[in-house]
Amino acid sequence: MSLSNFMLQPCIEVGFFYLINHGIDQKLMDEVLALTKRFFDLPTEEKTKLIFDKNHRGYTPMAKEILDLENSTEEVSPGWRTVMEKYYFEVLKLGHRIASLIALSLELRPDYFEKMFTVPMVAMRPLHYAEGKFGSGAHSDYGLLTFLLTDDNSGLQICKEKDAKPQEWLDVAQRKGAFIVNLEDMLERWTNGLYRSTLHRVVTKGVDRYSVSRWDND
Ligand SMILES: O=C(O)CCC(=O)C(=O)O
Ligand SMILES: [Fe+2]
Repeated sequence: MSLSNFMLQPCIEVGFFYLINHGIDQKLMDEVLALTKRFFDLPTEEKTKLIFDKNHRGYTPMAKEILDLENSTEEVSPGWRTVMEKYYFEVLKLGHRIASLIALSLELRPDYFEKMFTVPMVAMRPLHYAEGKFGSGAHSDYGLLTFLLTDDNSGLQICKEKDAKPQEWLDVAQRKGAFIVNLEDMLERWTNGLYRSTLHRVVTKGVDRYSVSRWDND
């Protein structure tokens, strides 16, 4: 079975899949998570120097928006820009490859979605869920694809049938080295609901948890 056929079932049934053998170095993934943790461990006044700007880029104290790759954070977190930018561009490349597999799985040309990427809007979000305090409420993501890198702590849950009563929430186990990829609302619309953008949330489990999500909101 070809890789693109292999993707069909998870895309239709759940909208989430693990991505392994993706070619991104484990060392780089580990560095990204370590820098994320190091950043969030900084005193609040250091992080507040990078408070989010009008484009919602920068540090957000309470679970709102994103950290900025444009504003250098080199002085507060050594190696930040080099590692994060490398990671950003590698995952960007991966995003194009997965988008072309998705096109193939829909029996479209592999470059079918490329014309939609002329003005990409991509957000990379290092996230910190604090012990016993903050999770993320139920939501689906609104763009195209998310690539999620998490530390060893689980917490992500998905709900395959959002209208079911009661809702059933399934834990998504973390797999070392794998990305958790999920399809977003725009892709659900582009496929007339064939592919799923699944409701998900993060529950806190009494430990700090760090993850880095990267959205293609093209
Ligand atoms: O941190 C996670 O496991 C999920 C993050 C997420 O849902 C998001 O960034 O949209
Ligand atoms: Fe999400």
